[in-house]
Amino acid sequence: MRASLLQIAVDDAELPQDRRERVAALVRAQAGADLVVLPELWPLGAFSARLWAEGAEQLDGPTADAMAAAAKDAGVWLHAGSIVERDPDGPMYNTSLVFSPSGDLVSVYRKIHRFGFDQGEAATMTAGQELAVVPTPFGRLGLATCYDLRFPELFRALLDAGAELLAVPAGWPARRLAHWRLFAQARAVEEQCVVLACNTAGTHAGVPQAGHSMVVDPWGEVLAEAGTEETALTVDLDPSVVSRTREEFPVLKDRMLR
Ligand SMILES: O=C(O)CCC(=O)C(=O)O
Repeated sequence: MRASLLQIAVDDAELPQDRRERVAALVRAQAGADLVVLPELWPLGAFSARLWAEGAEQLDGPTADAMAAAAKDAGVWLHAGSIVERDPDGPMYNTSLVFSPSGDLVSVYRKIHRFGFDQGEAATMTAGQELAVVPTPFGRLGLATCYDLRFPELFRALLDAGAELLAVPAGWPARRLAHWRLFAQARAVEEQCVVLACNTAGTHAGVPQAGHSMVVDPWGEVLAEAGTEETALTVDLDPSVVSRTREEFPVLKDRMLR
């Protein structure tokens, strides 16, 4: 399979609607890939909390519409990163959207672990409660978002729900780049999954982003890694590496605690 991680630059100078059009064109340019992945909260910015209430969208809002059309035009599975979702009943969520190549919204994941320690996301958004694992032609894709990476119990639950690949859109700051690289590799090795970790580039709300999107195989080998600039990180991988690794090194069979 060919996976393309679009490490989008989110900078304050660009209006969200302009970024939406730009990103839709970038997704269309990935025709030929099987899966395209975008970062966390790229329309507004993962740290631009002051924009969230006004820019929040519903699941049929402008970002979802634009991404559905782009997925269909490109003929790709699209993990469209996340949006600030405004539920019609009031709460806001950090919500990831996955589209099939026909442009149908096939899965929604509301971020479970909110970042900010009583500020930002933790103060303004509601925590999701449900796991999401999406069946695709190249394997079952488990969904997690950014700060979720720090909570291994979520990834073990995704494994138990059948995940073989893990998509992790993020808005991870440059200051904690070492943690990002470590966790992406750790989650791949401990769950014996392929990790597709798509981070943000640029600087928004005064927070330089780490970039370094990466694809890691179940041995912990980094198959591809971006730098800090906006880029499309494309990798060809054989998804059977997951079943082969689990057979050759069957560590998950030795679990003692459930
Ligand atoms: O855990 C971290 O260091 C970064 C998390 C984060 O920025 C987020 O979840 O938006």
